[in-house]
Amino acid sequence: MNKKTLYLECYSGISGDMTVAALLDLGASQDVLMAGLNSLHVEGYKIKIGRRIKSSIDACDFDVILDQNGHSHMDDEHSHDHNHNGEHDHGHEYTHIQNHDHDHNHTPIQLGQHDHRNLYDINTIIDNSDISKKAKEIAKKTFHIVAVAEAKAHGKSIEEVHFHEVGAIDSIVDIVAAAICLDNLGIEEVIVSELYEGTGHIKCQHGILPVPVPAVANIAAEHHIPLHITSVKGELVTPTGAAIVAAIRTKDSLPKDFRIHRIGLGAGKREYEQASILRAMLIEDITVNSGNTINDKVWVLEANIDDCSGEALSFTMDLLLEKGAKDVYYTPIYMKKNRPAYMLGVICDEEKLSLLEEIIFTHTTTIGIRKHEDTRTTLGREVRKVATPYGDALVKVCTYNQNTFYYPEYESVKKICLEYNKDYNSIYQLIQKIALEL
Ligand SMILES: O=C([S-])c1cc(C(=O)S)c[n+]([C@@H]2O[C@H](COP(=O)(O)O)[C@@H](O)[C@H]2O)c1
Ligand code: NI
Repeated sequence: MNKKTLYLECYSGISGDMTVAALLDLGASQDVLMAGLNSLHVEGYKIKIGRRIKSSIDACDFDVILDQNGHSHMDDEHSHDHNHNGEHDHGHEYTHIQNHDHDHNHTPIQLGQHDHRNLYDINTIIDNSDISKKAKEIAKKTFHIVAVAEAKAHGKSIEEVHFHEVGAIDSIVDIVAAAICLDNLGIEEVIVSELYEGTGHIKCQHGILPVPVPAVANIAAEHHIPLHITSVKGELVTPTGAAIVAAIRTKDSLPKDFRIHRIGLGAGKREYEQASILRAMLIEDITVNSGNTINDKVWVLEANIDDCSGEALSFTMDLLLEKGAKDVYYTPIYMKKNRPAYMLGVICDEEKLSLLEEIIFTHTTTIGIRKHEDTRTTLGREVRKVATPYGDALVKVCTYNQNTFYYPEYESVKKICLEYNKDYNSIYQLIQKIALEL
């Protein structure tokens, strides 16, 4: 597989909670997320993860529910995705409410509407948590982007910016949760579509602001994020959503051809005419380069083995291939202490690594495996079925520059030879000739 690439399709805008929901739906671990959030030692909220139907589409819903003494900045002042006026689907039982269990060595932090914290305070909360180094980096970068945009909007320095709305509990949770999920999914590359934004005005703490709100406009300008203004009345892109995009985006455009490995849908909280959904996809670039080559990555496992029976080595090879290795090979080698031995080589995708390592350790005598990721160039190919006088046969068709090569599949040739008692070469050439004429 190529780099693990996330594509965020923001055709209904983006907010912090939509991002977290989409990443959870994509497979980020709820347990890792909850453990990470608990380690912030911020009190006064519960997390609800469930399903929500948006325009008949089932999506994941991530909600930060503030305790009575907490106060959501969105509850009573203005309307956007945090308003709880969307339709909940009680038909899908996937609701999880977790109370935060605090480690008593830490003093829980209570944040409410009237706490004014600056970037330094927020960074300290993040630094003192147990979330991964990468998640900390992403979360702090996102907050820094929000701070710069707010400072510009209000004519202050970033040290002077005090996070009230943006620093309240749900913003901390949304930003840190998005960072934890991204890291948990092992995302290496992020492509983001243009951000679809609404129009008109919204009411917030500052009064009535134009959409895009100043913080969003500043982030889009500073980070060259393309906006597309729709006729939707309201705010589709929040400062938190725009800041997450600015912090994680690594590429502007989608590859020409890609394969979708997984899809995650994150629900917005408002109802619009179009489905208020953030769609996240794990994709693989399968664009064919000039000359018709494809570049991708594979893992290579190697072990030098000098004390294992040929039977065990053969058994291991069969099992490795059966369990998804792309190729397995033995190379005769001459090892330390004058030992004739074999080097086992395995080529595989990243997701097969642990399974294949387990097979090698279980069925051979090796006590160590070398492994490295390698880049690969392959020719674009397709497998075609051709009709022969002896029945159908499969042929691999590869092209390189202007040349096309036809390679009959071994299993097809073998089948015909055995069934009709023919010699290998003549059947191979016959299938190749028929494919070429087609
Ligand atoms: O709290 C502040 S300073 C604030 C600034 C701005 C500016 O554009 S300046 C906008 N808002 C609005 O508050 C909510 C919360 O957004 P989140 O990103 O925290 O979800 C949203 O409607 C913003 O437009 C607040
Ligand atoms: Ni502001």
